[in-house]
Amino acid sequence: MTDSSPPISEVDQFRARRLRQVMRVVAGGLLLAAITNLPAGFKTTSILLLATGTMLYGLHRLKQGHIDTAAAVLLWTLSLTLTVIVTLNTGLRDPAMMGYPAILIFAALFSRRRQFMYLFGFILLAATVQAIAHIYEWRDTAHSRVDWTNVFDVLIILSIIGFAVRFQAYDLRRALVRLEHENRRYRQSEERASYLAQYDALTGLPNRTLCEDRFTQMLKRAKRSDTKSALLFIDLDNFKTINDSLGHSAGDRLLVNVANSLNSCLRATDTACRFGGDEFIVLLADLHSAQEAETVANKILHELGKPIESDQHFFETSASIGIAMAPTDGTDFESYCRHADIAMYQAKKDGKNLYRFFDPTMNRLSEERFRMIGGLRKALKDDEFVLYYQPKVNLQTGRWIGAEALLRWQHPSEGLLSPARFIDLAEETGLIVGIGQWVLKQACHQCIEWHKLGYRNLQMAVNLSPVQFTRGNLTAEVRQALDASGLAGHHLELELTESLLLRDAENIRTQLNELRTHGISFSIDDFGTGYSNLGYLSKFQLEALKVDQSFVRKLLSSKQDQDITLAIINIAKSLGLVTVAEGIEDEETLTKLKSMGCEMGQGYFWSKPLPVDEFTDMLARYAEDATQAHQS
Ligand SMILES: Nc1nc2c(ncn2[C@@H]2O[C@H](COP(=O)(O)O[C@H]3[C@@H](O)[C@H](n4cnc5c(=O)[nH]c(N)nc54)O[C@@H]3COP(=O)(O)O)[C@@H](O)[C@H]2O)c(=O)[nH]1
Repeated sequence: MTDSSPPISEVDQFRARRLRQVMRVVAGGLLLAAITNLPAGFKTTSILLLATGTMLYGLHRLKQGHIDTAAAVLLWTLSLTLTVIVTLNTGLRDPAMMGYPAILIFAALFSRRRQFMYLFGFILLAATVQAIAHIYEWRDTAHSRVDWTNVFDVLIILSIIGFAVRFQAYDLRRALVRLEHENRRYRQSEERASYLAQYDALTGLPNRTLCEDRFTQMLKRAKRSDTKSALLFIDLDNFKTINDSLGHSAGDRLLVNVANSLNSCLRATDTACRFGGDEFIVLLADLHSAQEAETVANKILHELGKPIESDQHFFETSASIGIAMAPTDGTDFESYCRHADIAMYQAKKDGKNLYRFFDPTMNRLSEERFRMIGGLRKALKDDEFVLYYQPKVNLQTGRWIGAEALLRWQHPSEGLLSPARFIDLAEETGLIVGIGQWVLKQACHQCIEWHKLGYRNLQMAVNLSPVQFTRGNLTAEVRQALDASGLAGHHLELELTESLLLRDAENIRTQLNELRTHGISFSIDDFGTGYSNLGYLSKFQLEALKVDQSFVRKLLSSKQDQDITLAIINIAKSLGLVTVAEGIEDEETLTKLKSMGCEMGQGYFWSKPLPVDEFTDMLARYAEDATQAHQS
């Protein structure tokens, strides 16, 4: 007999509960039978009392958690008692024989398979022995004749009952096990859901919801104890670059690291929370002065500034922190967060890797941001954007082979704004998708206009933001722009950022391949300024690398920038790509670049970006000059 360890599963708990009820009823029944059998004789009563005692022992074992032992006690006690009573009474014809099917039902419900088979065998054997005792007249059979047909009938009935119940019980048990499994899974997902409702899955830090709750509690405690508290809004300075260039897993590791570093700077009464993305909030309780918050902010900046190792690479990060002090800098969680966020923006503006306390005058900065966002929406609706064009030149022949479309905002009150003033905000808010769509349409349309004027091979280059790949439906938008203007795809070049190709490479590659089927070409803008990863250059089919103007500008004065430029030209050559130098402003730089093997260029040397009419005039003048030069 194998004994189970104390019940664990729900199915076993259910079995134990039912077994206890059955054993109690059986024990009561046996006791009652012992009393009623007293007049019939002492022997039967003693047997029934002994069985009652054994049943109580079984109940005791069950209480200790030994379900299988208790089941065995129940079943064997009943089987043996019944067999003895049947033998003492009239044998096979005794009414007590009816107890065997009941025992088989109990066995099917409460015992394991092997136990059931033993018991079933024992009952068949007991019935057979009783039958033989009748047939061979080992006992007085005057009133009950039995032949082999009766014996087989009894055995068949017992077998049918036994197995039918066993199968039913087996199915029931399986259904219960499945149900229990489902229940467990449901409970686990419920627990996970309630965990995720309060904690961040990646870092394990309290999330925004729990943060708000803790903040509210902290304010109440501070009010009672007349102390100060602080809400620190922390934003990593270069998370996007690390995430884009080293991949999302490195980004995730960085966030976990930040979470650990924050916790290491805090006391038990303080809380570090993840607000979302690379934003964290720290709640400092029981402060006596703003200086204490300053000390913690310094500690955090120091801790986060330590280099982090990932896949045998070290990378460094830093953070900007905005601090809102309670009870002065807000009224509720929302306003404290907003004010700490504004202070954090100020820290970024002042050079990053800094902390700044909220100051009501900073509100103006945030209002300015809101005004800009509203202005950008209106600009798109009211057609306030314009495109300027800058020529792209073949350095060897001097021919103008194309134009780069550069966005400007004709602001109603502030005049012409450069993209540096609004592109970041447009990307942050996703407005760049609509703006980019407008740029594509406009640039394609303008290119075809110039083709119509006779500049048939002119190519148009358009800058794309990574956001257009992730938030918009870029391939459809480009197709629309080409279809609407009638421009052939091979006249369109899309300028991509380095960081784009380091993102979700597969998704980007699919979109680029789709665009390539229309004949569109691609170049990498500002090459050399990001995490220039040569791996992606061969992974994506590209046509050109644009050397960033920061290298070109110092080409003649800095040996290092000259070396970098030469390296980029050589990399491009070895990969079969064209090199375009940006920001050429003088003849010396042009000559140097030509001697280094750079094929194309752009810059003030030829022209600043111009509005469409001026660019068209320039094209005409350039064409005239070119014809005259050809004739002479
Ligand atoms: N997603 C989009 N981004 C765009 C779009 N239009 C522009 N931009 C991005 O803004 C960045 C700044 O553009 P801009 O102020 O127009 O500056 C360009 C040129 O004016 C400037 N340039 C060119 N030659 C010279 C030079 O000789 N000297 C000098 N000091 N500056 C020069 O360089 C910028 C060239 O841009 P790019 O070739 O793209 O690097 C710009 O970098 C774009 O990323 C847009 O429609 N969508």
